[in-house]
Amino acid sequence: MVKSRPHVTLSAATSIDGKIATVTGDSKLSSKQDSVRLHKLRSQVDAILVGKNTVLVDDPMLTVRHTKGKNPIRIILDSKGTISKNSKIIQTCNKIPTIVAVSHQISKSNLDKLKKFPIEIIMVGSNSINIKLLLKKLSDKKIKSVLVEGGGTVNWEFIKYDLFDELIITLSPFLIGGKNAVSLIDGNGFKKISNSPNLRLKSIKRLKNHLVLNYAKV
Ligand SMILES: NC(=O)C1=CN([C@@H]2O[C@H](COP(=O)(O)OP(=O)(O)OC[C@H]3O[C@@H](n4cnc5c(N)ncnc54)[C@H](OP(=O)(O)O)[C@@H]3O)[C@@H](O)[C@H]2O)C=CC1
Ligand SMILES: Nc1nc(O)c(N)c(N[C@@H]2O[C@H](COP(=O)(O)O)[C@@H](O)[C@H]2O)n1
Repeated sequence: MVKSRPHVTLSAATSIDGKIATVTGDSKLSSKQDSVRLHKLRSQVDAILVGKNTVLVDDPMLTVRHTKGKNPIRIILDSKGTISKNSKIIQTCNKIPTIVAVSHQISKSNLDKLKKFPIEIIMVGSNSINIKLLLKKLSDKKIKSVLVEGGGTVNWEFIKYDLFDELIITLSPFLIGGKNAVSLIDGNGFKKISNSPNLRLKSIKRLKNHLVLNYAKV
């Protein structure tokens, strides 16, 4: 029987005050050692998923470079299909399998533009992307594990709909502050602590001044 969704791990590096980027979008919080750890983790999953803003601000590669190993499939949540053709993701999509998830609100012209690239387009959801349905479709494609690498808006969606299994956070030795700086979890947030998922601390790894915290959902 095909599982209804892949194993989902949320991953991020935060400052001590829970920010994942400064107000200007500077997000380099991991150390070299932590990046090697992250890339090992990337090499062990079938797919990495990020939101549109992360692509816009970071212009990431989402590949395995700091260790040997296979590149996972890259998945971008981009309801309106606005990803830039100059982004590294699109520039390298002929070499690294890439999925752009869009919703039915995408315009015909944006859809036609996307179709020119060697990417897979998955349309799920009427307004925003229906993550539950997307995960079901990924499962049907034999994608068994997904590493969600942010940002704060996407993290909230996975937590709000209880669509994750694990959380791996690097607590980095920085204080960022700023009401408008992106937090690990943005969106509306829960109203009560009792609404929060219960988490069990599985391990703590110290990498000099960084702490890697691994939680499993109970
Ligand atoms: N330190 C770290 O570990 C990390 C830091 N970052 C930082 O986070 C920041 C970006 O985070 P943030 O601004 O919150 O944006 P996100 O990267 O979370 O992207 C959010 C956007 O994704 C699109 N989207 C489509 N479908 C969904 C859905 N179902 N749920 C949620 N989003 C959806 C939406 O745009 P649309 O409606 O147009 O589709 C939405 O506005 C950057 O500054 C980046 O540097 C990011 C990752 C890790
Ligand atoms: N774990 C972690 N630590 C940080 O310090 C980060 N800034 C991130 N960001 C995530 O990794 C993406 C960059 O990937 P590439 O190096 O370009 O392959 C970035 O877009 C975030 O998703 N993560």
